[in-house]
Amino acid sequence: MFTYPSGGGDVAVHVYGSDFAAAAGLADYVAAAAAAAVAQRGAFTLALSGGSMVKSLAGLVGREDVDFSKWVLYVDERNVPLSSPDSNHAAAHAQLLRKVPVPASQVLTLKEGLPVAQAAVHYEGQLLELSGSVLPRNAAGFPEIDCVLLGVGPDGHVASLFPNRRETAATEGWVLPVSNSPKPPPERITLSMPVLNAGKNVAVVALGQGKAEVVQRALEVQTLPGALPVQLVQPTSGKLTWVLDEASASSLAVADWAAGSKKFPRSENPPKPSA
Ligand SMILES: O=C(O)[C@H](O)[C@@H](O)[C@H](O)[C@H](O)COP(=O)(O)O
Repeated sequence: MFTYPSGGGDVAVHVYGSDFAAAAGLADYVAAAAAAAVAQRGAFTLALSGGSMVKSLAGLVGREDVDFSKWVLYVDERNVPLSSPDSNHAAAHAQLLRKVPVPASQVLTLKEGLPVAQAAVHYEGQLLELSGSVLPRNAAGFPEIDCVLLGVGPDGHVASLFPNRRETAATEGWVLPVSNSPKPPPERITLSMPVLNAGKNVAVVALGQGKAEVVQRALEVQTLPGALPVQLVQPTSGKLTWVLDEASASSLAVADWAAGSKKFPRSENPPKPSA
């Protein structure tokens, strides 16, 4: 594990030897965050984005030390029918939710068939209905989700917050509608940046060679604010962790520090979630 400075404090960067090892490390990270939240409040809130990140949740399947009955889940949504191959909800269901006993009533679900602005209002309503003990709010009134797991696109987008878009700079609102998304499908609903940053344990998961360039730019190059939305992920009081594998970390300067051998300080221990 090594750290990079970021605008909001240090980022803990974990580099795993394979995507399998990364999934196991991520499962330990989520399990520890869940155990701490359940011990403290009797509930654990988890926000998932879509894309390839969802595959890394496989390490949670079969974990007997996790009380899935206390989980409440949010999924970054594309405004498509839940049966669509593009649905992030369907992907989360296929990879995790059908394999672990999270009660269906605790998985917040997109209302199908609404114009995207109304779908966002409806989804935000479901979050607002959660009581303070399930979803506490910070001093600014934003929900403090226990664990936020984000993928990152090659353009640096996170959730459905794309570069140089109005939604990415929004300072108000919990769930925002997105139209004309540069990544298909065009309509999405997304957590706002202030909500991502109110998270207690926020992890960016980027695996594989295809992510090497954006990982290097995000961690080592200073860009204009909003040019790489992932750089705006700076938890207010929570902890930021990046989960990488050797391929996605291969363009980082740290690779050269290890005597040109491309050897990384391996993550023998999973990242420790903040309380
Ligand atoms: O719905 C989505 O598309 C996601 O919520 C999005 O933020 C995703 O996590 C990134 O685009 C990375 O996706 P890949 O890892 O598949 O490139």
